[in-house]
Amino acid sequence: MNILLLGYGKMGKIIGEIAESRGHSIAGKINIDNKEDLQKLDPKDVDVAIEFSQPEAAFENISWAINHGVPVVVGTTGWLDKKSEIEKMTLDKNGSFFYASNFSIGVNIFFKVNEFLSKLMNETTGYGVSIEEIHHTAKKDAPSGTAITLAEGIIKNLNSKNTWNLNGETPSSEESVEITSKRIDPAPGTHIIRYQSPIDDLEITHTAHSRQGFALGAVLVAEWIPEKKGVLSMDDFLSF
Ligand SMILES: NC(=O)c1ccc[n+]([C@@H]2O[C@H](COP(=O)([O-])OP(=O)(O)OC[C@H]3O[C@@H](n4cnc5c(N)ncnc54)[C@H](O)[C@@H]3O)[C@@H](O)[C@H]2O)c1
Ligand SMILES: O=C(O)C1=N[C@H](C(=O)O)CCC1
Repeated sequence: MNILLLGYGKMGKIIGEIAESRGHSIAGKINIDNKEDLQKLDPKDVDVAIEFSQPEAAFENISWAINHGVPVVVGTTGWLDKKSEIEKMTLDKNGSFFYASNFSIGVNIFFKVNEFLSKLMNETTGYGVSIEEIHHTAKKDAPSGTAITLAEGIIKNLNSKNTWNLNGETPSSEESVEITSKRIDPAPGTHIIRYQSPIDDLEITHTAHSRQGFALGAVLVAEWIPEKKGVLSMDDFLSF
């Protein structure tokens, strides 16, 4: 396949290496300093675009792909206020748009464990729940997209919670899941869910040791997406 890399930073480079090692060609590498090149590209030369750029750039890049009939796999976080607009555009144009806050298979298992655990916690009282995420200091957004997905998983399943808050900011209330974001190098991504009570604590953790798992997941989805249409997610891709 010919894969266009929208964003060629830490993630784009690893994705490019993995894609080439799996026999794919790179149709283009778009970064902040050559972003005009995107308008010169012939979309017919692109089978799929993989978008790992920056929160401010994601909407324009994804729109380009959808408007030119190119399936797009998106890992950029911190732009979700515009996601519903992209979803509408996808449906209007009969396009293919895939977003995941985290492409690692391990994290997607962790998402399911988080949902199961929060369901179980309805059976008892006295526990507070919180999320801690730790990433490298170059990360532009907080909380991480993964922490937001984890909070949404808790809110969906734990009857006592209906919102989340970051680092003690409002809305902080009994109904809110507290998220703490820490920026410490070189952390590629650590997420901890804690249920704490005066009697005992329960804790589950996912620790990424490198960016390899995120990048491989994105390439696997790019190999899968060409046959698919619509607004897609890890629930469509994974069989669990
Ligand atoms: N979903 C996941 O599994 C996952 C995993 C890791 C990182 N991420 C996210 O992916 C994004 C990129 O992460 P990174 O570590 O590679 O960041 P990075 O800062 O290393 O790279 C981002 C790149 O985007 C480029 N860029 C800026 N404006 C652009 C534009 N208009 N068009 C194209 N490229 C542009 C920059 O030049 C830079 O090279 C972040 O939002 C991060 O949170 C997601
Ligand atoms: O390095 C990053 O930035 C990461 N971003 C994603 C997030 O915000 O959850 C996934 C983990 C790494």
